[in-house]
Amino acid sequence: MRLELADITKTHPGGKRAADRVSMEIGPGVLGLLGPNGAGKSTLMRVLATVTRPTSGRVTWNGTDIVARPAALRRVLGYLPQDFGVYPDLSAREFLGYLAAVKGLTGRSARARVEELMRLVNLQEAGNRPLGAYSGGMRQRVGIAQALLNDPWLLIVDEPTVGLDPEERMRFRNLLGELAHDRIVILSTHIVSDVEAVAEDIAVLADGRLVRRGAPEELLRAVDGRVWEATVPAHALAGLRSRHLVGRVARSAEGVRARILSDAPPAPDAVRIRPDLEDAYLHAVRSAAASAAGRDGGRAAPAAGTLR
Ligand SMILES: Nc1ncnc2c1ncn2[C@@H]1O[C@H](COP(=O)(O)OP(=O)(O)OP(=O)(O)O)[C@@H](O)[C@H]1O
Repeated sequence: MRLELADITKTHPGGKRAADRVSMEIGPGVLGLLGPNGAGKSTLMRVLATVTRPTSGRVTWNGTDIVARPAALRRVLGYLPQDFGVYPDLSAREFLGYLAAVKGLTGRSARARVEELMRLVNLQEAGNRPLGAYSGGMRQRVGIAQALLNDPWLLIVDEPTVGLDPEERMRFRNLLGELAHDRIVILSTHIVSDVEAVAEDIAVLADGRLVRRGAPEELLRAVDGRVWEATVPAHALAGLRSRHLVGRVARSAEGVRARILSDAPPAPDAVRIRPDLEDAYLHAVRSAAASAAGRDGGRAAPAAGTLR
């Protein structure tokens, strides 16, 4: 199982280059595709799901060019798009039965597969209720079930945890982790904790470009020794942000405790701390923006930061 992207560029009508020469090789397991809103995640997912064609570049599935021959991938593909919609009056069983028929599964084997998936996503009990009455998390589970109807080798899920409560989110991530044992799962999100829990492989996209790729430990290494913590009075936070790249902040009785990315101590009482993946992600995105601004002659000025 191997999915390869070579120099994928997608320019939307109107000129927006949402994917900019993206190249990567993807094997079994969970690939977490992380990027801020508008980074081009959905565009890239749609190219991989053969919903849209790249402007240039090649995508191959086990050596077959899927831009020229999309059917080779579609047979083994499961896709949960970001804007997944359901028919509110159908029950989950009816809806999945209908989609099974669309995918060519009928009769007893279709019914058996639908029941198997209802069990997998834990919807057996609610399966006869209309989808319009489902919570966001339940609807996403139906979305995953429909993506698994054909037992795909490649499962693509685009921002699946948006709108889920913390418990639903955790359950959903665990399910994706289990599914990745013997297939490729590509999970796109802008929420670091979504990928932290399940992805052994992370790709960071920013402004259409692949700016980092590697195991979580590799991403963490890039910020090793460069993350600090300091507590400042609440009114000093804006000043700190103007001088440094500030990550997560937390209120405390003494003021605001802030994580700061900087090569040198950002404040006299700052303490060096162990980086986490959110620090590494912030660093990847901001340093990409800074070098893009450099290429741009400073026109697209980056947010403040002391990192190069
Ligand atoms: N069909 C389209 N026509 C024109 N521009 C588009 C189209 N689809 C996406 N874009 C633009 O391409 C860029 C990347 O969008 P995309 O949806 O791929 O990003 P994303 O990382 O998935 O972000 P989000 O999480 O907000 O969906 C954005 O600037 C977006 O406005």
